Amino acid sequence: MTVCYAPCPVVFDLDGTLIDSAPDIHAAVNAVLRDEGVQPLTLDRVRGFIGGGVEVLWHRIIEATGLPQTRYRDLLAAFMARYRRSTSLTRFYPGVLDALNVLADRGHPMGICTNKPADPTQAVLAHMGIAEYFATVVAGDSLPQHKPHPAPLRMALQALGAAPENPKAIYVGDSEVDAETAAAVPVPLMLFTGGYRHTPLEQLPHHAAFDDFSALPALIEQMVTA
Ligand SMILES: O=C(O)COP(=O)(O)O
Ligand SMILES: [Mg+2]
Repeated sequence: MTVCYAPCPVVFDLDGTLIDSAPDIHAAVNAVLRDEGVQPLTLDRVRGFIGGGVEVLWHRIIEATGLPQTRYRDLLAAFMARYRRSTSLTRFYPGVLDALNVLADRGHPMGICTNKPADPTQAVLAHMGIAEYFATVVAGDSLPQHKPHPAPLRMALQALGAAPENPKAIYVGDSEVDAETAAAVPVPLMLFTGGYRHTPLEQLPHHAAFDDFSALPALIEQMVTA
């Protein structure tokens, strides 16, 4: 029996959603801190700072370490110099590759909307071998605004043909920033619960939640056919 699937644009967040990149970000942060003669931060601490992009990350690190505000630009530049090479500790969450293959086979156009800057985003997508799955990639520095501003996600959805003729579309993300962004667009959010979220699930607006990527294709088909 052949099943026909209505194509539905699906945009994914990256860090904490498709990939667990916190160990690489943590290592790059601590390499910069080491050069400053500052004690390393734990993985849990750095993971908790991810989600708002590199500027937010470094404002939080400066606050946590007591480094002077005046060092912000230099610290960010030192981090960025390492960030694009920070891919060796990054892993897929279980089932991600299978889910991407199922969705691609069903003809759903896919994209990325991340707060990670474009350079390390392209580097990690290539390293993980998944760049070809995504027809559009909107990164943290692709536009003047970044998430939770709705503009980057609107741009990604539009590039996949989501608006206005095809109102059905989905954003898949892991964090408070993703929930706020999806609500602002607005577009239904499928929330991956295994990422870098701090807030209890019931306090974050979402269309559906899942803890294993093997569940995602069926959730998407349910939404598309509803
Ligand atoms: O780099 C970050 O802070 C977050 O990246 P994300 O938007 O892919 O979660
Ligand atoms: Mg994320």
